[in-house]
Amino acid sequence: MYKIKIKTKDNVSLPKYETIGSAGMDLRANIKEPIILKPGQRVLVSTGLYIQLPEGLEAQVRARSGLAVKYGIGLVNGVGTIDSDYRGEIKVPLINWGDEDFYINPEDRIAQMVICKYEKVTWDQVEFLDETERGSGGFGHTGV
Ligand SMILES: O=c1ccn([C@H]2C[C@H](O)[C@@H](COP(=O)(O)OP(=O)(O)OP(=O)(O)O)O2)c(=O)[nH]1
Repeated sequence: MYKIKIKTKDNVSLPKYETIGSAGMDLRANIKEPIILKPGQRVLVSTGLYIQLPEGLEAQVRARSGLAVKYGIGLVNGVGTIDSDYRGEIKVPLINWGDEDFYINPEDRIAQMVICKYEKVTWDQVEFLDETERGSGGFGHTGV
């Protein structure tokens, strides 16, 4: 298990269950006043969290399915990548795909973050790639 350094703004406390043996954690809005997100609007929300990942690990910021299904709230960038050399505050770019105003209140859980391993590779430029049965078929070429 990795031990990952995490720094918080003064007003942010980490619940214990989120810090021990965790695959990630919910991300909360570190805001003083509620934010109203109108349909179609987007906003970059602070979390008050800063992490130091060892090389080989990344953090992925993902939407919460409950907010997505109930209110149409998603991440503008699909999945956010927190690089291992990033030392800034983790922020969440939310978008309201729904058709009603959405209220973000201080400390609301707005997204979730998971820690993932990634591989380092070298790119080997070639003329041809190995053939496969699928070939270049994709994007639904096998039907519905
Ligand atoms: O949802 C996100 C996505 C990114 N970041 C931070 C951490 C990440 O390491 C940094 C840069 O993100 P990314 O590489 O996706 O941004 P970019 O648009 O490619 O900018 P850059 O040129 O800074 O890499 O921004 C967040 O806080 N939340």
